[in-house]
Amino acid sequence: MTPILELDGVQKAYGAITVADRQSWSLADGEALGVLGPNGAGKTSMFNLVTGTIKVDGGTIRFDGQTITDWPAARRCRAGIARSFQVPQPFSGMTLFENAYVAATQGAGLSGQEANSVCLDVLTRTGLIRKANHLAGSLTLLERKRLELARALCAKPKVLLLDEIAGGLTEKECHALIDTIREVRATGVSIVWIEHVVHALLAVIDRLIVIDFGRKIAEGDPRTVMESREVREIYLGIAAHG
Ligand SMILES: Nc1ncnc2c1ncn2[C@@H]1O[C@H](COP(=O)(O)OP(=O)(O)OP(=O)(O)O)[C@@H](O)[C@H]1O
Repeated sequence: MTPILELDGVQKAYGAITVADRQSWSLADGEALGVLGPNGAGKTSMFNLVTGTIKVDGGTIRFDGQTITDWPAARRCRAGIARSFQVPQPFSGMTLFENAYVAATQGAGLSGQEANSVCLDVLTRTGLIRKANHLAGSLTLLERKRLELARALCAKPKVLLLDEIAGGLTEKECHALIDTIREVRATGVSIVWIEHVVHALLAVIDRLIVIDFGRKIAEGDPRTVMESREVREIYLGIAAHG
């Protein structure tokens, strides 16, 4: 089956710091892929390369049957790639509905009643509808994370990129968010999820890749990858012998 998203030999460096080192991986349509790696490994940079906010030095990115390597960020978003940010970035002086509306109109290119319906549906699905008319600046951390997810969903993505959306939440909040992400996934949206909260990741993903120094060092079944020597040595910092 043709992947919905594919990176082929993607290269990016900032001076001496390589954030993507001939990175190649793909995401099948409907799949949920997890991404692990130590701080500074290049995970967020990889999302920036996929969404087009930074340009590759080399390699190719394909999405939904087209080569998008040179496409500007707005075109990629309109085509169906949306992301959440590690640090939530809502328009704090606007209501939740207005935040969602900006995403639906600017991200997905919707207007009028269609944009309204998408916003109401997404705010309901993400558990935010009761606060639709509250200012985004008044939200708790969990609600801000939910709004990040809602804004990405209002762009009607085929591929949803989640950047550490579970970080900083209590166990109970984390479980509630996992349920929401599972529901999103069940609607057919393909997901790439960068996360340090491993149990949250393992509750959702089909496959796991591990990145270190911009290089993919492991890939496969999540539990097998977690137990692999490379991951124990490089990600968890546990020396492997023999
Ligand atoms: N615009 C930039 N200019 C120079 N260096 C950068 C730039 N963006 C990122 N870096 C560096 O690239 C490396 C990878 O950063 P990146 O944010 O992609 O890592 P990460 O794996 O997402 O880390 P974390 O888990 O801490 O979020 C870091 O050393 C970072 O300081």
